[in-house]
Amino acid sequence: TRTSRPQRILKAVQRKATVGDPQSVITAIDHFCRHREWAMNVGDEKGSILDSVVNEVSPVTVLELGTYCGYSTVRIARLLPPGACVITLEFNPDYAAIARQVIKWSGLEDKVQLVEGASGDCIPWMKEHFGVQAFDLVFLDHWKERYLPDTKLLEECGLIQKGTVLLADNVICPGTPDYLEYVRNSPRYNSHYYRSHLEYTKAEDGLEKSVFLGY
Ligand SMILES: Cn1ncc2cc([C@H](O)c3cccc(CNC(=O)c4cc(-c5ccc(F)cc5)cc(O)c4O)c3)ccc21
Ligand SMILES: [Mg+2]
Repeated sequence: TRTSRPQRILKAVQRKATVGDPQSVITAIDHFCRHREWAMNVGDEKGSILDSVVNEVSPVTVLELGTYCGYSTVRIARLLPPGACVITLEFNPDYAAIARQVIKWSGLEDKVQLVEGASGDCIPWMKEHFGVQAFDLVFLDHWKERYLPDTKLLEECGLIQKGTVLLADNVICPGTPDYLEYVRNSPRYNSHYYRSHLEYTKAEDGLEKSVFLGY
């Protein structure tokens, strides 16, 4: 097919959503992915759980691993107060290009810093380059085999401090067994599983919320 799936998602946003209205961007993507073409956005059901965790944490600094088309970036950024921001890492330049346009259409570009690069390369530079002390909330939604190594990297870089909340997508489907085992068995995390469904389907999936308890 001539266009990519992310390009078709952007087109659906440009056709159906109102510039500056983040909710209409979210609704347009969910409608397209439910009725036209499935895509790996966190979706509306798990997205509501993401919303509730963002509201509960009231984060000032958020890290998102895996931007894709920017759907969850918009969900998070729309709930942030002035002065708060989400740094989102995307290594795929085509995804990043689409996400920038989706985020711009939603009118939230002032609350988002999209960094083109791989998590393993960018995380060690977070303090120095972005003046980040520690993240209040980390949303993990990139390659599932990177959840655990990147969590350990964030710990080593001092970017996770007492009270930092990790929220991981897809802990059942596709699944992140080594990550789950780590956060559920570590004495330094308090974990809770939010049972839900794989975006736009009836398959089971869920989010794992893990609060860092400090050293
Ligand atoms: C290192 N680094 N640093 C930044 C960074 C960014 C990326 C990309 O954003 C990217 C590209 C491809 C895949 C992903 C992970 N996402 C998934 O694989 C996924 C799958 C499914 C699913 C479920 C059932 C199926 F049948 C098929 C797919 C449902 C979901 O919600 C997903 O998130 C993320 C990658 C590595 C990166
Ligand atoms: Mg996901």
